[in-house]
Amino acid sequence: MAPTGVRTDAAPASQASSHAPRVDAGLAGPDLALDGLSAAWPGMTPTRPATASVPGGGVLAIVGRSGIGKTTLLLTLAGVLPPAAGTVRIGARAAHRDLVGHTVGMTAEDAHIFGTTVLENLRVARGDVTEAEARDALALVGLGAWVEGLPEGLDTVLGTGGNSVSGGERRRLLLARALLTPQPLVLIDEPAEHLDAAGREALDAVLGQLRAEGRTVVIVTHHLHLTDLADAVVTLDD
Ligand SMILES: Nc1ncnc2c1ncn2[C@@H]1O[C@H](COP(=O)(O)OP(=O)(O)OP(=O)(O)O)[C@@H](O)[C@H]1O
Repeated sequence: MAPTGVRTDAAPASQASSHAPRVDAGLAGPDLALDGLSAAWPGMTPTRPATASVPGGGVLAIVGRSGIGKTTLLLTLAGVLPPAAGTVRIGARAAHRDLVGHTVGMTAEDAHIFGTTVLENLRVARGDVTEAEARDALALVGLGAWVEGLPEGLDTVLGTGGNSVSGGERRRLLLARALLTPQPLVLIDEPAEHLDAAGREALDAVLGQLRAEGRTVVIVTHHLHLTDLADAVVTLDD
């Protein structure tokens, strides 16, 4: 791919959500700092160095055109890929794959909706998600009426008969899953894909909830208008 440039800007914090957030101080997120961070798969031209930071509880957005290296940078923040150059610090620690699972939770762009029940699909995030928590999360992402309309509610098996899931419903389910992850640093790849205007409100509500819980959030998107949801922005360009 072509060499990439990076620009970082401050952006206003998101507007308060219309939903009443449930505050959970136990999920307080770490400070996140990128210092000259560049990312690459083997054989890929590294992204240009990015320097940006958000304090614990902040939202960092990574934006840029398709194929520029946003997901690659996200995987480097997660510690799944080592930096091509520079550093990323999560609180006092360098990013490392060992942090995934207890500090870092990631919802991938192509995360799968399984051919099992709605509830089990949400328990991918955390095995002990209760029915009440599942209903709250589904309501927040705008799927409250949808799940109530399914033949067996939370126990409906998805992907069978008339219970197939549209692109927008899939994205909202993934947002609900992101909300239910137990980690204080939440990475979400392309959270707005397939979302209509109401879906964008759902995304605002999810980020509002994660903020209220004090979690640190990173979103990756090629929808440049989503930068207004962030406290800091890394813009990858050519
Ligand atoms: N597993 C992989 N191994 C090697 N190269 C990869 C791998 N995954 C992606 N790439 C390459 O890395 C480059 C950047 O891909 P990446 O997915 O990070 O871009 P992106 O900006 O997130 O794109 P999009 O917005 O389309 O999701 C691309 O050239 C892609 O082909």
